[in-house]
Amino acid sequence: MKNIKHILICGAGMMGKNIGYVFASNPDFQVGLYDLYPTDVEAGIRTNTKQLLDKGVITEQELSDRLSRISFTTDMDSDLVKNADFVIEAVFEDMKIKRETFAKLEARCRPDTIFCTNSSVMSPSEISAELKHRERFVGTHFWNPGHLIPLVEVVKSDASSDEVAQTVMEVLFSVGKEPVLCKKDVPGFIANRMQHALWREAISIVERGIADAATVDKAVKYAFGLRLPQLGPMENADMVGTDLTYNIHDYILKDLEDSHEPSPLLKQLRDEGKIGFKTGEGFQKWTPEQVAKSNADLNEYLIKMLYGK
Ligand SMILES: NC(=O)c1ccc[n+]([C@@H]2O[C@H](COP(=O)([O-])OP(=O)(O)OC[C@H]3O[C@@H](n4cnc5c(N)ncnc54)[C@H](O)[C@@H]3O)[C@@H](O)[C@H]2O)c1
Repeated sequence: MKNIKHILICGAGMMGKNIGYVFASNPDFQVGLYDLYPTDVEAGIRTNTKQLLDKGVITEQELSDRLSRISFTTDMDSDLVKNADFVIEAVFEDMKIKRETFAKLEARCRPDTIFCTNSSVMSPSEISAELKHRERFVGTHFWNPGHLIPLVEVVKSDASSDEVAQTVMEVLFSVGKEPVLCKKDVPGFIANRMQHALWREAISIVERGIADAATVDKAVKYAFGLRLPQLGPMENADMVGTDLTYNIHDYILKDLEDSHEPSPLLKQLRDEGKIGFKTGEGFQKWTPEQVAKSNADLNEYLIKMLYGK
């Protein structure tokens, strides 16, 4: 941790800019962003953090201070790359591009520079498979919006060292994140496995005609969704008792959705071009006003939950 000062974010898109903003919260860090294409990093960060500024979560001075610690380059041979102590890759979600990016980084960075990938779904073992120093590579899965959601899943590959994983956890903690260690490189890591187990059942409830989509969401929002930020499923199982949990599972699990394929309804919607907010219809119909409101309400809610503003 003490040797980490120069952070490099590779890929300055939506996630990269937000991750850069997060790292610049630590005054000990100098943050470089690298991208193939020129992009206005300051304008992007200012847009993404406007609500935080408007609500007084950060001041203009704090934002300017963070921005002053961030530099941008399109030059892979820049000192921002060569001097990096800690790299987070956030380029396109494409295995070939990610592997090529790390091969270029390995040719330019020190052998002990820590390498992290922000891939949402791709295996860190697979992304790092062709690197020489695989022990210094882990996944760091930030959640969108990256400047607000505290969780970062630190995912060990089949070759990551414990020491590197621990250092990455400490660095993330130092910039205000809540890192969790995923000890095995499995699809979906920790949180998406649970999230998509829930989505599979939710879609199945709609598909089986048990309830419509809006009702499914209401059942979540006004019941267990309310207590989830305070009470996770493992603590909840102990609270009600493992004996009761056993009895419930013994009765109900045989009826829950256990398909290993995406649902036919999901496929049908996709094939009909009903892909959700982007086309105005998915499981439900959406006007442009409803789409804008949903996006704005989410950030409002997160800021209230996290900062009380
Ligand atoms: N969008 C999300 O909700 C989300 C959440 C968590 C993780 N992620 C992951 O973060 C990564 C980035 O996602 P995003 O949503 O920011 O994408 P994005 O398209 O907004 O940004 C990707 C950036 O990478 C740049 N890029 C592409 N190829 C490059 C290369 N070879 N070298 C340097 N830069 C290159 C692009 O120019 C672009 O600016 C992906 O791996 C994605 O899975 C995304």
